[in-house]
Amino acid sequence: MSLSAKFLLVIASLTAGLLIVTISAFLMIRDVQQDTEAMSNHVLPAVETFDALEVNLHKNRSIVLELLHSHSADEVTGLLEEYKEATNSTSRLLDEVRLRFTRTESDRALYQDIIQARSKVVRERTAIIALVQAGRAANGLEKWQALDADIDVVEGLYREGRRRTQNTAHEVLLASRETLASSKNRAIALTLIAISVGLVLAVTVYRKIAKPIQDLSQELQVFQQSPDLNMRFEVRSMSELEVISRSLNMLMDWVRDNARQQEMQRDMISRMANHDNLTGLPLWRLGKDRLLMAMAQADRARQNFALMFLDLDGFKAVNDTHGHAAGDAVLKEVAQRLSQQLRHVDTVARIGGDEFVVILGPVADEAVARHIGGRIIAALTHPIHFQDQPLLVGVSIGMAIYPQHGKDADTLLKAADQAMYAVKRAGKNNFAFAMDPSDA
Ligand SMILES: Nc1nc2c(ncn2[C@@H]2O[C@H](COP(=O)(O)OP(=O)(O)OP(=O)(O)O)[C@@H](O)[C@H]2O)c(=O)[nH]1
Repeated sequence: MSLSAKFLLVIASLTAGLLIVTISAFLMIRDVQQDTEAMSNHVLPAVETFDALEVNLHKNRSIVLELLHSHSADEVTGLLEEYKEATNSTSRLLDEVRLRFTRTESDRALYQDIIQARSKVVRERTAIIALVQAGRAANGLEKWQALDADIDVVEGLYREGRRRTQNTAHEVLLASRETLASSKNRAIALTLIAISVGLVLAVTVYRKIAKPIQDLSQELQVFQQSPDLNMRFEVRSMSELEVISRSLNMLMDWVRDNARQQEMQRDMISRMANHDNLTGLPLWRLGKDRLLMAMAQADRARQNFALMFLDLDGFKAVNDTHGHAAGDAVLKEVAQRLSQQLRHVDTVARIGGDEFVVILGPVADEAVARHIGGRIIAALTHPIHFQDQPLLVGVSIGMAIYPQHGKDADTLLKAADQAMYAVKRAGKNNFAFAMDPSDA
């Protein structure tokens, strides 16, 4: 799975977890809110209604009692006003009770009992008031006992209604408490699930996302500290990191191949600068280095070595008769035959045209030089074939022994060159040693 897809999955899971916890908390709050609303809208007002009914009942009871003992018409009128008000208020309150209270069958039965008992009280009060208004308060007083007892009945019924309402309030409270408790448990369970999912996600994010990035960064740090183009970055199975690691490895390969190519090109340039294009032999620039090295080595080991100066005989005629290409073929073949006659510690260099220099390695005294000179001459006596034409060249060789014939490179080379010219003058295709400096 790709890195971005994993990120997306983690964020989506966290969002979903948060959403679940939020919705659950919201539902819990809504349940409690509904219970609270039911409490404040219905139950508590119903309790107040029963309280108010009881107050009105006692008020009317007092008014009737005062009417029975009233002395003036004004007093009667005032009391009747109050009575009317309280009675109207009671009717309104009973309507409220009908709306709020009559939820169950037994509540409705209680309500009917209240209405009947209250109607009886109203009738009795009305009868007493009529007697008072007729100036027969004494007769009214006789009916007071019965009214008082019926008022007690109504009062009892109001109290029962109030008690039931309070019970309902209690039930609502208990239900709210239960709702809260179960919501709390649900919230705790959801929170625990969310924490567990969060932990699993955190570990997954660390193992699948953070750790591979951290490891790759450590590999890069190691590379920074000791750059090694052969180092490989682990290819991780996560598309983005896989692309990065593969690209880094490709980059390393490319840089390494490029460096190798440059090195090869440098080698080639250096080889071209120090070697002859035609024969592949070292040029005199390199030959002279080898000569200086041979001199230093001979000085250290107190040994001799021999230097030969070679010039082909009859080479110009090959060029003139068979063409330049034939001359080139001869030079190449001569270079090969010379190399074949020498050991790997020896050096043969082309110093120009048909001239070559041979440096024989250590412990090459006159006898060794004589032997190798003879072999070289013999090797060139065989014809060289070019386009089915047998071509013949010879070689004149001047030899100088270090340090006997020269203690520096130029003197030694000059001594060998002069010996070679002596051979040419003497009839060519032979070798000769340089003269000792004392004889020159
Ligand atoms: N084909 C060819 N010829 C070359 C090259 N370099 C020099 N030459 C020719 O080699 C010839 C060398 O001349 P000489 O050394 O006088 O010829 P020679 O016939 O060997 O004469 P002696 O040395 O007196 O024996 C010249 O004709 C040059 O033009 C080369 O790279 N290729």
